[in-house]
Amino acid sequence: MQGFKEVNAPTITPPLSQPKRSKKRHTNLTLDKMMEKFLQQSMDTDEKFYRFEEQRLKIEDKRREAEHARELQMLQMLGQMLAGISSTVSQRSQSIPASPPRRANHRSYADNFNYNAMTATLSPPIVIERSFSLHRTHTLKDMENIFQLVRNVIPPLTGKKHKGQDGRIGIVGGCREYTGAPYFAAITALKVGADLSHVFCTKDAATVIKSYSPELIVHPVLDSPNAIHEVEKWLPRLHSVVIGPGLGRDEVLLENAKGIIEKSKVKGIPIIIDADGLWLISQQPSLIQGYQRAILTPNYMEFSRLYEAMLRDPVDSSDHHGCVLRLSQAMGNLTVVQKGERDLISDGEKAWSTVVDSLLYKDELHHALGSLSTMTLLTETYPDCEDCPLAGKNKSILHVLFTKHKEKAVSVKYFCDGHVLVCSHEGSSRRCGGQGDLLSGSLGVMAHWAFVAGAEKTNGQNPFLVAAFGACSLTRQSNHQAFQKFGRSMTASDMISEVGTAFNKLFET
Ligand SMILES: NC(=O)C1=CN([C@@H]2O[C@H](COP(=O)(O)OP(=O)(O)OC[C@H]3O[C@@H](n4cnc5c(N)ncnc54)[C@H](O)[C@@H]3O)[C@@H](O)[C@H]2O)[C@@H](O)CC1
Ligand SMILES: Nc1ncnc2c1ncn2[C@@H]1O[C@H](COP(=O)(O)OP(=O)(O)OP(=O)(O)O)[C@@H](O)[C@H]1O
Repeated sequence: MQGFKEVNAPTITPPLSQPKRSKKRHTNLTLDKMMEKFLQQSMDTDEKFYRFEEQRLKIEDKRREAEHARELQMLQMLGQMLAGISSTVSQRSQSIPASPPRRANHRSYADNFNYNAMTATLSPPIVIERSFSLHRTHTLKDMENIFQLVRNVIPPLTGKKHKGQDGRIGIVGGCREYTGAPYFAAITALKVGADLSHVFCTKDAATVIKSYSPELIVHPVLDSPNAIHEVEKWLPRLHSVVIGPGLGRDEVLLENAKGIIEKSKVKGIPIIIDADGLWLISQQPSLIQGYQRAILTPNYMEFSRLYEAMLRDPVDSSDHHGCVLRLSQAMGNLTVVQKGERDLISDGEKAWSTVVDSLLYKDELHHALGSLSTMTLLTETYPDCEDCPLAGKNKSILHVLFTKHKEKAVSVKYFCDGHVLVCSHEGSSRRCGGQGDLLSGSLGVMAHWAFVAGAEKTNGQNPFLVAAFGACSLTRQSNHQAFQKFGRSMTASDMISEVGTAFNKLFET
């Protein structure tokens, strides 16, 4: 697991165990010793945690490999069975007229088997439909379709616009400790194409952030007594707000962030919540629950915290898709982007399959599919997902629906409890801090673009899903390009330099 590399890295001998001491510090030996002891203990605890994490990850990797091998084996079995059926059926039904040609928009595991010979000879038809989410990863064509939706929402560059029209984004975060995170998010928003990028941070952080970049508008208000009001004044001029990069966990700052979220909700502004903003949400989920103009972008730790807070259960590491879906549903169908080796994106919506894959006889199909333990067979007709008695009850997102057509025929529909978009665009194995800030900054802009573009441009898809896919792929492409140049020494700043070319490569061609 690439994402854990920094956790697993061998512990560098900590300089803290042999601190350089000044003469003055010698005068206070007891305090010094206590400090050393305390630091040593805290390092030991850290080390234990990382060792435990490492073991846990190894076990998880092994389990995944075994699961994958089991699935492959089952599919091979299914293939063999269907090949057997195919030859029997062809012999039996030579006199039956050919069925009409089938659509084959999507590749599925079924494509590995030679259905064509048999489908040409069968009637009446048994139709297998399968869900988009059946894929472990999307096909190139599926990915291209989503990319096209992202392209659709990008506003054209014309000479007719005035400054600000293509996006005025606010970043709420930045304190004494963390000045990089809000900078990364805000500058990325500009590089993606926003016209103006505001940072609302503490007084301490403001001068530092300003010195990184004259392009950013920096408001040193987040720790002022009337912080909420100071930010509220700006809200009517903002198209979206990103809450959390470098916010920290100081109670006063979190309380102010809470007030800003509440004011933004009243104004209907799209809100992206990341980093310590997610910490706040895991303490008070009702703050954002049900506000469907919000997008949450948790990393592994943030996701676990939120999931446990909402579902009172640990994350089920054998069902990542299901977990993302359940968290989104529990939050009231907010868009959730779970960042990781593959970014999983969901708004908790239920989805049906639409693609016809093949035609088979009922009995043989029952027999063949019965060997796949992850599938559930229904023999009744259920017109839609809401009516299906299994929806929501089964932990697996995959079900199979049989619908009787005629005496010997059934249609078979695969469907899932919900729709999970997967962004597995190539990135790199480098996991330097700040990558998530690039994602939240670019999402701030894209959420605004997709939101104002309208349903026609997103083909009826939730605009925030389209925006999230766009921002994830852009972040990963920037990561990929920077890694090509700098390898292990790549940092978030190197990724920012790549945002422009990455954007062109993905969306302007
Ligand atoms: N230059 C900067 O100013 C930066 C500031 N940052 C800010 O730092 C603050 C704290 O963020 P953190 O992400 O450290 O806080 P968290 O408390 O969420 O993360 C805790 C720890 O979890 C570990 N972790 C992350 N992914 C993991 C995984 N997949 N498996 C196991 N462990 C994992 C991390 O190493 C981290 O030390 C936020 O405000 C954030 O915005 C970061 O954005 C990084 C850059
Ligand atoms: N293992 C991985 N392989 C490939 N890409 C990854 C991996 N983990 C994360 N990413 C990519 O990096 C981006 C940022 O995710 P990450 O988990 O680093 O966020 P984060 O921890 O919140 O970042 P930050 O350091 O800014 O707080 C994600 O959009 C994802 O595309």
